[in-house]
Amino acid sequence: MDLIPVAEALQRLLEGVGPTRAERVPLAEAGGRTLASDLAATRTQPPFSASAMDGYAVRAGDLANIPCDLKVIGEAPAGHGFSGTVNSGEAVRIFTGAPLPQGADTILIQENAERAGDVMTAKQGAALGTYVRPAGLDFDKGDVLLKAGAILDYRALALAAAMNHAQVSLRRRPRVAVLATGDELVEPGEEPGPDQIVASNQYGIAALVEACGGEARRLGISRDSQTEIAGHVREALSWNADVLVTLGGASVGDHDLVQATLGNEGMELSFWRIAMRPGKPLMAGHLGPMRVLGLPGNPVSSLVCGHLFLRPLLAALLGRLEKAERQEQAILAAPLAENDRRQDYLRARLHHDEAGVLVATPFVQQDSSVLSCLAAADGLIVRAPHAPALKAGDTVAVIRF
Ligand SMILES: Nc1nc2c(c(=O)[nH]1)N[C@H]1C(S)=C(S)[C@@H](COP(=O)(O)OP(=O)(O)OC[C@H]3O[C@@H](n4cnc5c(N)ncnc54)[C@H](O)[C@@H]3O)O[C@H]1N2
Ligand code: MOO
Repeated sequence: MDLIPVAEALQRLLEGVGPTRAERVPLAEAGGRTLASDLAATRTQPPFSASAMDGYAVRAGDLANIPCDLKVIGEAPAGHGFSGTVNSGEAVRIFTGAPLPQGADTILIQENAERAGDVMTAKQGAALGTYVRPAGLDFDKGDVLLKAGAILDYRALALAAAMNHAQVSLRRRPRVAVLATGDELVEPGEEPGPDQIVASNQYGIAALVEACGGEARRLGISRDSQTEIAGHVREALSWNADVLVTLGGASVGDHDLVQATLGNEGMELSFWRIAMRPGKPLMAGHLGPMRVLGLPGNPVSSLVCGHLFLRPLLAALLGRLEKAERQEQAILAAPLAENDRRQDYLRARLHHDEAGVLVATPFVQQDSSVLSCLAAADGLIVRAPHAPALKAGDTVAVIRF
C-alpha cells in the first residue's frame, strides 16, 4: 500500500469536522477557552470623556499667557463627576478616570500647577485636548471586538469583561480518550518486569490535549489482547469521546492489534500509513460519531504526530480561527543527507545568531524512541520527501513547539 502524503492525510483527517456545541460559561471559568460566537461591546468605553491624569480640568484658551491664575471651583475624583460648568478663568481639581466637567476641554497636570487656597497658578500651557480621553476611545457599543473562534487568553478575557459580559458562549471542550497499548508497558511509579518499560506517551498526549483546549481522559494501559482493547474502546464510546487516541499497536507486527480490534468494533478506516518520519503507521478513522486517531507507539512518533495531527483536529473541533501550522525559515548549522520518500521531522535546537538570523541545529540522535532529544528540542526541521542533501548554511523550514 502506498504511503499517504502528510498534507493529504491532514486534509482527510479534518474533512467534515465541525465544532462542538456551544455552552454558556461564567467569565471567571472562561480563560483559555474558545468563543462560539462573536462578542460585541454592550457599552461604550470610556462611556464619557475622561481625564487621563491627575491635575486640573481647564479651558485651553485660558492658558494662552503663562503663568496665569485660575479659580478652582470644585473637585472631580474618579467615580464622582463635577456637576457644574467650567467657565473662562476657572478650573476643577480632577483625578485620573473622572469625567471631564462641562466647559473644560483640557487637563493641566498637577506637576505644571501651583495651588494656594482656591487659586491655581498654571506654570505651563497645554494644547487643546491634552490628557483628555474622548468617549469611545477604546470601543463603541456594538463593536465586535472578539470573533467566534478566538481563544480567550488573559487579554481577550479582560476585554470581554470591559465589554460587560459576565458570561460567554464557548465551544464545549472536545473530549479525548487516550489509550496506551502493549504488554511491555507499566504506569510511571510501578516496578517494570524484566522485559517491560515505563509507558510515557499517554501523559504527553493527555497534556497536549489539555494545552489545546480539550478534556483528556487516560484510559490506562491495555494488554495486547483484542478483548481488552475492545473493552477500552467501548469505555471511550460510553464517555462520549469526540476522539479516541490509541498509542502503539498500529504497525504490522503480530501483536499490533489495535486496527483489527477497532475494525471489529465497527470503525470505518479513513487512512493508514503516512509518508512521514517519525509517524509512518499513523491511522485515522471513525466509530460512529467518535473519531479515532491511532498513533504509533514510539514516544517521539506519538508526540510529533500529536503535534501535527491532533492539535489541528482539536482546533477544528473548537472552531478555532488559526489552524494552519506556521513554518519559518532557518539556517542549518549542520549538513543533512538526501531525504528518502518520507517527509522528515527532525528534532532541532533553534537559536538566533548575533545577526538575529534563526539557526537550526538538528540533534544527531533522531531515533523515534528517544524522548530526551524531543524534550530538549525547540522545534522540528521539516524536510520534503526526496529533499536533496544540504550543507551547513543552507535554508530549511522549521516549526516551533
Ligand atoms: N516490519 C516493520 N516493523 C515496523 C514498521 C514497519 O513498517 N515494518 N514500522 C516501524 C515504525 S516506523 C514504528 S513508528 C513502529 C510503531 O509501531 P506500533 O505503533 O505498532 O507501536 P508498538 O510496536 O506498540 O510500539 C513501538 C515502540 O514504542 C513503545 N511504546 C508503545 N507505547 C508506548 C507508550 N505508551 N509509552 C512509551 N513507549 C511506548 C513500545 O514499547 C515499542 O518500543 O513500528 C516499527 N516497526
Ligand atoms: O515512523 Mo516510526 O514513527 O519512524 O518511528
